Formats: sequence, C-alpha cells, structure tokens
Amino acid sequence: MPRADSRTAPTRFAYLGPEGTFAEAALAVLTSDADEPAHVRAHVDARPAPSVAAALAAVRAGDRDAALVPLENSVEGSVPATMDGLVDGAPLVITREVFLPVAFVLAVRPGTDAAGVRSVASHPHALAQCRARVAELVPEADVVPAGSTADAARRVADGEHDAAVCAAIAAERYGLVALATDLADHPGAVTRFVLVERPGPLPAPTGADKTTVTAVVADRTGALLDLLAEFAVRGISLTRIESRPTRERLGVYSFSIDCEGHVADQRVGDALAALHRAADEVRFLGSYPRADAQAGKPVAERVGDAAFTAAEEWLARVRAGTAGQG
Ligand SMILES: O=C(O)C(=O)C[C@]1(C(=O)O)C=C[C@@H](O)C=C1
Repeated sequence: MPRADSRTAPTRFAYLGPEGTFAEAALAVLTSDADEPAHVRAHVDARPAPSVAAALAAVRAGDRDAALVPLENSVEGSVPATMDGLVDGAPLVITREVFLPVAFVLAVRPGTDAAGVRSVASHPHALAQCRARVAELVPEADVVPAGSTADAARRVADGEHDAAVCAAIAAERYGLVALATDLADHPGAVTRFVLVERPGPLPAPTGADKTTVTAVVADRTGALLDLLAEFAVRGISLTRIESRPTRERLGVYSFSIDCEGHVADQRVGDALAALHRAADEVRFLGSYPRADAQAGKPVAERVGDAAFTAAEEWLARVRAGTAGQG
C-alpha cells in the first residue's frame, strides 16, 4: 500500500523493543514495502524503546518521526498501554496500520529441560495468548510479566528467568532454543500495529481508509446510542468500538472507535463534527489507509459525497432565497 500523503515520510522510527519483538517485525514489514519511497527504505533508522509509553514520548518530543506500537490482538483484545498512551498527552495521529500474524515459542537457555523451568516471562498479552499451553508444559512455573516478548528472552539469556514466551526470532537473537513451538492456545492470532506520528498533513484518502477517534461521554441515559447514531445515520460502518475508563471517576468512559472511511469523505467528516457536538470531548486519532486495502462496505447513495454536495448546494440556494426545492 503506497504512502499516499503529502507529509514527509518518516525515517526515524521508535518501536517497542528490545530487538526481536513482534513490533520490530511489524516495522520491518512496513518499511520494506516496495511501495514506500526509496529514501525511506534506504534510510530506515529504527530504535528500540523500553515501553510503548517511551516510544510515544520520543515522537512527542521530536526525537523520533514515528512510533510503531501494538494496538490490538485478535485473541487478547486491545493493548491498554497504547490505547491510553494515544489519549494522554500531546496529540498524535495514526498514519498507517500493519497486521502481523503472531506465533510463539517457549524459549530456554540451551540445556534447560521442562523440569528446570521455574519461571516463565513474557509480555502480558503474549502470556494471555499461551496460558493453557504454558500451564500444561511447565505447570509448576511462576508466570512473570516482562516489558515485551524480546525483553523476556533477553532476561532468560541473562539468567533472570528460566523461559520466555517470545517469537522464534527473539529466541535466536538471544541465543536461546525452543523447548516448544506453536505455543498459542488459539492458532492464527494476528496483532494490529499502528504507526503513530505528530499531527501534520493527513494521509490522502485512498478509497479504502479507516478513521480512529475517541469520545468521552458523561454518565447519561442514551449517551452511547447518541454517538453510534451519528455513524449509523450516515451509513458508516464501525470496525472497532471499545470503552476505556477515563481514570477520573467511575462511570465516565472514553469510547475508542474505528470506522470505515476518511475524514476527508463528507459523511465521515460530518459524523465527526456531529460527534463533537454529542460528546463531552473528542480526540481525532487519524485517517489512514486500511492494511487490507479493502474498500469496506458499499456506501448508500443517500450518504455518498455527491449527495452531501447536492444537499449543501440546495441549502445555499435556500439561504440565498433562490430555491426551496431540489
Ligand atoms: O512484545 C512484543 O513482541 C510486542 O510486540 C508486543 C505484543 C503486544 O503488545 O501484544 C505484540 C504482539 C503479541 O501479541 C505479543 C506482544
């Protein structure tokens, strides 16, 4: 998918590190895309960050052009550190998305057998995806959270833990061997990563886009229905919606929404403007090309851009006193 926007393509990237994470693999998919500008492919400067928060902070501070961070997983759901990191602090926008199939191994130092594994470390999302298999393979082991799957592998290599749930590539990178492969309880898991940049010119509409927005609504009857109605009446399909606590008080939620279309599309822009009226707080988190390049659900004629243009022209005529019908 070509990067069809007018902003300068980023070359200085941050990703959830250390080397060997799925985030690094996802970044490699994105930057090796044959459609990326040659100068990006030639000058990729990718630097690992110790956490999602640190990767986003490096972009906010201008030390990095863009961060590649996990947003959601097909088995375990959203990644809270990313969800919250995008809404706390200075505005950031998503400019690309990447879907990466994830498969895990149980990595140990050479010579360790299952009986010798007393602790298993990994990213909480990875541990959650392999819970049953890990319990079956090493039932006595303590399960310990790590900053990432590769961080866990590095800690095993350092002798801090006995096993890591990580990518095969991380096991290799840190001199470990796989005690078991295909560890996931649900094979075929996919993680969705997003590239996040400081606000600037938006990626140009491609005809197969997604828009991400968060909206905070107060605790009142029908508030969520009001938000959803703004999309439904304009024929806009949502591809994800979930609530996160605002962390201010119980009962006030932030809804994180992905919808089909680009803010430059009349119906999507109109829906976001209506959301601004309906919600207490709205944060635009980007319009960007869909990784699958699928055009999404067909748009009904009555909510197509042509219908909006015709309606605006009609209203202008009414206001000018030149027509009342059309
Ligand atoms: O730890 C990594 O390797 C990551 O890139 C993070 C992450 C996640 O946050 O979900 C990414 C994919 C896997 O689902 C497990 C961990």
